Amino acid sequence: MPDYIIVGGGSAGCVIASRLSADSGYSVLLLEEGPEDRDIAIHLPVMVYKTATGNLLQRFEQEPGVDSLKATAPTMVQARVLGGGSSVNAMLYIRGVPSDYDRWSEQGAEGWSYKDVLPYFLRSEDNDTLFGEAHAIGGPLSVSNPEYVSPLTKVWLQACQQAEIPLVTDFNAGQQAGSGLYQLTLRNGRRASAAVCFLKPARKRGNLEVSTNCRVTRIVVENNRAVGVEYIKDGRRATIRAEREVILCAGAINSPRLLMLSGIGPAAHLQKVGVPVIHDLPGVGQNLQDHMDVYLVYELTGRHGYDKYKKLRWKAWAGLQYALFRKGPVCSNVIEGGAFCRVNRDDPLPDMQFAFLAGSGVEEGVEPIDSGNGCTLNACQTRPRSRGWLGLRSSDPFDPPRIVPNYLSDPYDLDTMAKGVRLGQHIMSRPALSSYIRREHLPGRVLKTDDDYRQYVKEQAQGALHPTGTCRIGSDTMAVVDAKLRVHGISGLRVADASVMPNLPSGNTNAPSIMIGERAAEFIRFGRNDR
Ligand SMILES: Cc1cc2nc3c(=O)[nH]c(=O)nc-3n(C[C@H](O)[C@H](O)[C@H](O)COP(=O)(O)OP(=O)(O)OC[C@H]3O[C@@H](n4cnc5c(N)ncnc54)[C@H](O)[C@@H]3O)c2cc1C
Repeated sequence: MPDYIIVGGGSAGCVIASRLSADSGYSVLLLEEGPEDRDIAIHLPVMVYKTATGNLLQRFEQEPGVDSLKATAPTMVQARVLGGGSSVNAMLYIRGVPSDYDRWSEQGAEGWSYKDVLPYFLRSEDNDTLFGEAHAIGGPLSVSNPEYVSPLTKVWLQACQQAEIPLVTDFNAGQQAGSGLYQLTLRNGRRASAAVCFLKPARKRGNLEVSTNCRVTRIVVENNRAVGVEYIKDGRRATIRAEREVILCAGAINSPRLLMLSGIGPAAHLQKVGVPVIHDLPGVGQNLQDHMDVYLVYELTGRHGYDKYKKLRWKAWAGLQYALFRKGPVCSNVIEGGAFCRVNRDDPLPDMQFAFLAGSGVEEGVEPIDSGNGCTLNACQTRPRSRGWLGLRSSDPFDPPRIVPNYLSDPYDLDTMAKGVRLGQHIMSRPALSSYIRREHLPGRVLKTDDDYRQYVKEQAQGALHPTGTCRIGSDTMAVVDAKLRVHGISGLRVADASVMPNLPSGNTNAPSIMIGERAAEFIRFGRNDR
């Protein structure tokens, strides 16, 4: 019987498995629903266009918001592979701003202020360029400047400066405002996922077992204590018990789903769908938050970006550079440059994140330019106010969950996104880009009034795949875990992944999820006598 069972080998789960198994006196079992991370597309950065759209993902239909104008049902996409989101994502390394974490702490996540979490970002980090109060070297997680930058990204950064968005070198030192190259989780032309950086070196240890293609269907609870899990592997259903703890790291959709399938959640909802209630915990599945992206797509005047590599001869040339020297466009994550700006005067912090892609059709739901060569600008509100929820349809673990994100339900979010589109168009129309851009493909029609812009956002915006908050930390009645990530009312059970974040951080969510993994491992190791 293992001491610890970790459910989900994603960004946080891999960190916890690695840190706990470093202590040879304890055995760790990691159960991951997806396959091993053997697909070559995971490891070659430029193939993010495949990992972010292909079969390493699970897709859940979402219920549209009241006002949505989208023709197709919106979809929530989550990774299903060892490494989780860190194996499929665009590799942007962003932590948010100090006040994100100070706000967590003010709202009841005691011990999660910026000063408390910074040491755990540093513990993971091996930065190839930056060092100082906000950066470290020597940790397991490779964080690097882009190893290949498209000439078009450099021009885009000039356009930002022409739009009076100054160039900065570090989005993670507390002040985000400005434009610049993103730092990325990659090194030597390879993706630096949590599976590669944390789990792989630990797998040599005799006290760590990793089981992939293994889907957990329920947590086994006896006398209000989690004692093990039920799972399905190779078509066979089995139960395994844990000596000490079960740690849920299945992500912001699947962790609350598993709690509810196990009878831990809002009692009335569980009764309605036929799950026997073990512990009434009304906050499970509530407080769902996600960023939204709205896309501006442009047709280029020539082969200035990555779309040309869709042609065989260019692909072969890029492949050769990579094979011989581990250099060239294969080392690019495509989203090399970005910016953080303020679009609302009343917000003292940047409230809009831009990500520039020197290509088109890279992300799921965004069509490439028909004629061949395009580029894309994503605009994303950093701190949306809209909140949604998720629940079960039935007690069957194979029934997809109900996901109601309520995107843009707060008018402030819609207005902010609309302002982001305006600012994005302003950047894209700066002189630096004029000889590179033939025409605007999206929006592709004249938008004049604020209503026109809002309408465009309603038609085009989609979830940025950063779901969080559905098992949030706190001590109030709607909190799901305490400040040490222990599920309220159930012993031997923690949740440690993006679901515990009380509020979305101002940016992408992989680095914060890894930080949560670091903290969880520490709580577990130092709390061993608390049982
Ligand atoms: C396409 C895409 C692009 C993104 N781009 C970026 C980016 O560039 N930068 C960034 O910072 N963030 C990005 N993100 C978000 C970021 O990667 C995630 O927020 C982060 O990985 C979440 O970590 P997690 O540990 O909470 O969950 P995950 O990493 O999603 O891990 C959950 C794991 O649990 C497994 N699992 C689920 N259910 C079960 C079950 N029942 N039994 C067993 N295992 C189970 C899953 O297969 C998965 O491996 C992106 C996400 C996606 C999907």
